[in-house]
Amino acid sequence: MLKIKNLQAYYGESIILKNIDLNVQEGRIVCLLGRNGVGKSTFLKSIMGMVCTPHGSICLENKELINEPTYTRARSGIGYVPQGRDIFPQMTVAENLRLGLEINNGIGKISPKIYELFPVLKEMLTRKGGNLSGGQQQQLAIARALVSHPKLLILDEPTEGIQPSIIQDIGKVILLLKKEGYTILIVEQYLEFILNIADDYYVMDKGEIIAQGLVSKMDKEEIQHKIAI
Ligand SMILES: Nc1ncnc2c1ncn2[C@@H]1O[C@H](COP(=O)(O)OP(=O)(O)OP(=O)(O)O)[C@@H](O)[C@H]1O
Repeated sequence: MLKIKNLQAYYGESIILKNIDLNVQEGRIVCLLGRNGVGKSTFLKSIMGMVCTPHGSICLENKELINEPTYTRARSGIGYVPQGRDIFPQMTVAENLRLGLEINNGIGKISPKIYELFPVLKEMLTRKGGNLSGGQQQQLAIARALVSHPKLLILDEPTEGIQPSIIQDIGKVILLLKKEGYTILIVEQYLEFILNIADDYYVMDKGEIIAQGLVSKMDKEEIQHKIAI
């Protein structure tokens, strides 16, 4: 579904990503692992067209997106949940959710399915986004990305700053989404979290992919060593 080839990304003169190749097949959960600062977030921002990418190819269902602006990429079916979640603290949960419809010019309704997946949000529709816990904000950010029915969901460190008990809830939601047939690309540093969730993994170091494979065949100690701080 998503095919990335020879992708380079720059901040000014500094090269951050060097010839990245990465594939996400339909219906699979793919995880990109790596230490702090190796370029994982830059990679997701590159997919969304938020970073300078002079070389490479980003194809979603055989449609080349590399020269397209961010809104075209979102409209092509990529739902992006950034690191830190970007919830609007002064807006209510309902208002934050409706922002997800903006890529359809605000037209449409929030599907009841969203509240089936995230019952906690239904109880909190009138609450300000800033008053939610970290885990609830993460659920809201995922829900907001889902309201426009993306083909591919990309998540940047969904476990960051979240209590261990709530991390399990986020994991359950991701597995439910997988059952629903969603295709998901996750950036993570927390290996244990992705072991029960992801099908395929890639490891990034200094802007390059240094390992990849099936999670079921992963040498956990070796990979943990590669991503340890
Ligand atoms: N806006 C920016 N301008 C210049 N350099 C940046 C910018 N954002 C990130 N960088 C640099 O790019 C490199 C990759 O950062 P990036 O945030 O992609 O890493 P990461 O693997 O996602 O790390 P983390 O887990 O800490 O977010 C780092 O050296 C970082 O300092």
